[in-house]
Amino acid sequence: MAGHVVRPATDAVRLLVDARTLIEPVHRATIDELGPALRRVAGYHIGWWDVDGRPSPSGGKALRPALTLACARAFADGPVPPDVIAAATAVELIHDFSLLHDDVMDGDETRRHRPSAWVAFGTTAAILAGDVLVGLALRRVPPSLTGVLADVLVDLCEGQSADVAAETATSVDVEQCLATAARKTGALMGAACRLGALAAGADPAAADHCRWFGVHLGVAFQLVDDVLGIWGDPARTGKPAHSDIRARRRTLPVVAALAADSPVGRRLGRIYLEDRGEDENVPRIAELVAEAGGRAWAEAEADRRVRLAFGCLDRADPRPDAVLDLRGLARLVTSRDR
Ligand SMILES: CC(C)=CCC/C(C)=C/CC/C(C)=C/COP(=O)(O)OP(=O)(O)O
Repeated sequence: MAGHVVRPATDAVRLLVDARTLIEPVHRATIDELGPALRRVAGYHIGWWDVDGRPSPSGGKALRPALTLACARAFADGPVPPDVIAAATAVELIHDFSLLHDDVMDGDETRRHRPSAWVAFGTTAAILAGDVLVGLALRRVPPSLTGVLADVLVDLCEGQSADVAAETATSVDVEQCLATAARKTGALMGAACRLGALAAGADPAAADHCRWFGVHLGVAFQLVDDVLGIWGDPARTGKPAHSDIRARRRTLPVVAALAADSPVGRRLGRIYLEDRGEDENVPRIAELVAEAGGRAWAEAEADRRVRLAFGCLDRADPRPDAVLDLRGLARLVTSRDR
């Protein structure tokens, strides 16, 4: 992307590792507040142990806590204040909740390279574990910031509800899907950034610019996620190949391809919307989505969203070294393969 200084991705990868290391003691202590049954499910889902409770490290990328920490550094240098670590942990707990419930709703059987929690422990346990993580997040976040979590929970549920409705709608347009992505995925990244800024003492206007940085980044993230869901390597993504197409989900590249007023777009429409569940069509559908321009559009739109995110970040007037970190994290979002 021309005109922006961006640190190499390896620096951003280090930020993710550092974020995970920094929040881990608070994250673990928070999960330890649970009784044995929910603790077992939550720790399995997060990636600390296997179904039998034996240590088995795996887990997520810790992108959202990394955003909280970097946005905090944008306004305060020096040792990381405990409130910032608490906020970053709360954000990850909300993320963990959303994935637990999402897998139940979508019937997705694999998460983070392992059977999803509902497959391993049943739907009741997975739903309860998700619910209790919300409670723990509210318990962990500094009291002055609970309103930010309340707002993001509303957005997540509204976004998820719109996403579910789109699956059976007779027509869905690209703008509608982008708006859904902004709530379903963007809102939590926005909250991660806003919480970091506020916990570090930023004024509300600057924190709001950080929030919009995160929302745009979240939309870019969802676009890339949808691209990886079709063309990604299952060994890297931890999801079965073409699972979104197999389930005929209206992901962003698919919706853009279906909207293409071209013979390929119309042909795709006939197969996608009419031949439901024909597995032998799946690789051909992936090709048609690309031929109709769905992949190229999603990649270009992700880049555009990252540029919008950079504009919001500049308006927040952050400390320069944190800007490099946040730009590096943003770049990682569009260049990632998992
Ligand atoms: C209310 C409700 C159920 C909302 C669902 C919202 C939802 C699941 C949105 C999808 C967001 C997304 C692409 C997450 C993957 O994050 P990631 O790749 O960073 O995950 P990781 O932590 O495994 O790396």
